[in-house]
Amino acid sequence: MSFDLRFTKGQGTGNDFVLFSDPEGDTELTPTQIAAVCDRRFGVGADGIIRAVRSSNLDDGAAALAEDPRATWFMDYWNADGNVAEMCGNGIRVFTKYLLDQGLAELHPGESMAVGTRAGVRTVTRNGEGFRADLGAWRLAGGEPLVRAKNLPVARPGLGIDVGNPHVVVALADDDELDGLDLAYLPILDPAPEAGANVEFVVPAEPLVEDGVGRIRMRVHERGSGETLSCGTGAVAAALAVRYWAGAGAPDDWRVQVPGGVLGVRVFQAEHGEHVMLSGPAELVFDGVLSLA
Ligand SMILES: N[C@@H](CCC[C@H](N)C(=O)O)C(=O)O
Repeated sequence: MSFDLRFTKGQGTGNDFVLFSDPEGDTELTPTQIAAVCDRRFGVGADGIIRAVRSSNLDDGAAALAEDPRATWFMDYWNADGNVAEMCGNGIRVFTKYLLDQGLAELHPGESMAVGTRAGVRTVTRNGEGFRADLGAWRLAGGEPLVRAKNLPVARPGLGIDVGNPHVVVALADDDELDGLDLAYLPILDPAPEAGANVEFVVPAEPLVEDGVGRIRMRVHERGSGETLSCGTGAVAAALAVRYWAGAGAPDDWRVQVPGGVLGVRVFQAEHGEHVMLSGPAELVFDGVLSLA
């Protein structure tokens, strides 16, 4: 039996998503259907799928509501390969824009919106034309695996960082090395984290800090999606790694250039410790209807 799926295509710095609304939580797509929708030749094409579900209608949503009763909507995120992910930094801005566009939520200037995710509740506020999301606390995690990638002459040490989902950040020597990588091939991590990882390759700009803002370039191979034009949580992990390597006196504000645009990262003191904020654009591109088997 087939059914029609009404969707909206959205993107943030070129990280693109298929979004659909399922308030009651009765349209869970199978991994095969997700991979088919995300296929760039046979489907709509996207780096991931985001289902908007009322938190009260999902098990993970109940945890979100317990954490913050304002989190009435849950961002149910799936990678293009049909596997679930805990968090998506570009996705949460596009998700917010989608809820507003569909009339499912309101967000007045100066207010914030709480969104349920598998990594916990995250709050989003308007930021000029785009949005900024408080991605909460971060931590060093996943050790320092050796990373091999196609066209990288020798393995390099990476730094494991968890921002709700897993990342490994690798510093490269210069722009030529970054541009020469072939990220169509999966980078190999040794040891390999059990749950996999998104792998970010970074190069500092010259100078690294300008007007108090740290500046880096980044490319990413996303777990479950391959090379993408941007990864929001990846940009956060990359800025945190370079800030960590730079040591005392490193800035709290970072500008991360990715192939699809520029993202802002800010480390700040929140009520219960250090948090990290991600800012950037969010756009809805088109609506469509897909017949799914
Ligand atoms: N593109 C996202 C991250 C999406 C999930 C990631 N691929 C994972 O598996 O953790 C972002 O903008 O953060």
